[in-house]
Amino acid sequence: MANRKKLLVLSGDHVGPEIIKEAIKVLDVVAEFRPDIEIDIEYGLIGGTSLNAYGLPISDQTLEKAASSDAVLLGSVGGPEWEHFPGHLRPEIGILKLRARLNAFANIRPCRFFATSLINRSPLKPEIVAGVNFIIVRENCGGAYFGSKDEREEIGSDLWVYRRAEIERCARVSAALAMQPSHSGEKHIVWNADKANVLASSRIWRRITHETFSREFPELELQDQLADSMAMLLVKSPTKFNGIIHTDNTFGDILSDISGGLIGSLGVLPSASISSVPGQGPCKGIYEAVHGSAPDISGKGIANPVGQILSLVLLLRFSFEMSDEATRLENAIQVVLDSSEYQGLGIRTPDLGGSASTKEVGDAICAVYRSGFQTIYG
Ligand SMILES: NC(=O)C1=CN([C@@H]2O[C@H](COP(=O)(O)OP(=O)(O)OC[C@H]3O[C@@H](n4cnc5c(N)ncnc54)[C@H](O)[C@@H]3O)[C@@H](O)[C@H]2O)C=CC1
Ligand SMILES: CC(C)CC(=O)C(=O)O
Ligand SMILES: [Mg+2]
Repeated sequence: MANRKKLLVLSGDHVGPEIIKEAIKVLDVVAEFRPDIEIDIEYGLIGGTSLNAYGLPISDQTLEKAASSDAVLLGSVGGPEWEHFPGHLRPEIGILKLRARLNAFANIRPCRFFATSLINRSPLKPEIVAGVNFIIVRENCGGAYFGSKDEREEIGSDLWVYRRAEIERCARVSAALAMQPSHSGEKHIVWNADKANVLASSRIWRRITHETFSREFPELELQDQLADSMAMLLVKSPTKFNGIIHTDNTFGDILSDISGGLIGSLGVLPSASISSVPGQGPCKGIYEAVHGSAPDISGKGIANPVGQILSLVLLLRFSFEMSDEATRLENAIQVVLDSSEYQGLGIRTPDLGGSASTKEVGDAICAVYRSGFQTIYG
C-alpha cells in the first residue's frame, strides 16, 4: 500500500503565492524519485485573500482541513490593502488561528549560511559572522500574541501570560534539538532569552525553564541572556550564541528577523512550527518562511524562494520523515546558491546581489536535485 501524506497548501498574499509556487514545483520533483509515497495536496486560502473571499482571515473549513493534514505549507500574509481592518480581522490573525488550531507550539528558526558564498552578503565583517549557526526555538502559541486584548480609541493592551505547561513543552523541544550533536560531536548550549529583569511572565519563563532542564536534561548547559542585550550581542559577536536560543513568542519573532540581517537577507530563512517534540515520530507542522509578504517587491517575480524551499526541507524532515530527501534538497539549494557560473554571483535573486528571478532559482534547484548535484552551469 502506498505511503500517503496529506499536505495543505495555503499560499497567502503578495510574495506568498510567488514563492509557494516554486516550493510546490520542487516538491513535485522530490516526489518523482519516491513513487512509493503518495502526496495528496489540497489548497486553501489564508490572510488577505481569505478576507476578500470569505470575510475571515481563515475559515473554519480551512482550519479543519489543516488539522486533518500531516503538514501545512504556508505562504506569508498581509499587506497595505488590509491594514485598516479591525484587529480581529487582520490577515495575520489567520496565522495565529492556524498555529492555535494545530497546537503548533514550537517555532523552529535556524540561522546559518545555507551556502558558503553567502557570507559575502552579510553586512557584518566575515571574521565576525563566519560560522554563525544557531536555532531559535520560539514559543508559538502563548505570550503577548495570544493574550486577551483590549483595543479602544485611546488605550490598547495585550495580556502577556505564560503558564507552566507552555514553558515546559517548549523547553523539551529546545532540549531535543540541543541533544542532536554538533559537527564537533558535542551537545549544543541552550541560551534562554527573556526579560526577567522587568516582566513577571519572563521570571516564570526563566524559573520553569531552569526547573525543566535540571530535572529532565541535567546534562545540557543552559545560560540566560536578557533579550535586549542578546539583540546587541547577536550583531556584535553572533557566534557566541551558536547552539539553541530558547525564547518566548515576542522575543523570538524579533530575534529571528535580526538573524535575517546577520546573514544578509530575510529571504533565505526557513521556519517550522511543530506540535510535538521532534525525534519521537512524525510531527504535525506548519512550514513558512520567516519573512512577511514583502508587498514592496511583490508582482515583480524577484522574491527569493529559498526561505520557503528550505521550509519545505524542514517539512520533509519533521512531518514526512523523508530525511534523505531533505538532505538532498538542502544540498541542491546550496549548490545553486554557490554556483559561480551565473554572472559570477550564483543563481540568486536581487536581495542576494543576483539578477535571477524567483522562477529561475526554483528551476535551478529542481535541475540540481534531479541531476544529483552536478553544478548545472559547471
Ligand atoms: N508570517 C507572515 O505571514 C508574516 C507576515 N508579515 C506581514 O507582511 C507584511 C510586510 O511586512 P514587513 O514588515 O515589510 O516585512 P517583510 O518580511 O515582508 O519584508 C521586510 C523586507 O524584507 C524583504 N523581503 C522579505 N522577504 C523577501 C524575499 N523572499 N525575497 C526578497 N526580499 C524579501 C522585503 O522586500 C522588505 O524589504 C505586513 O503586512 C506584515 O504584517 C510579517 C511577518 C511575518
Ligand atoms: C503572526 C505573524 C505575522 C507574526 C510574525 O511576524 C512571525 O511569526 O514571524
Ligand atoms: Mg516575524
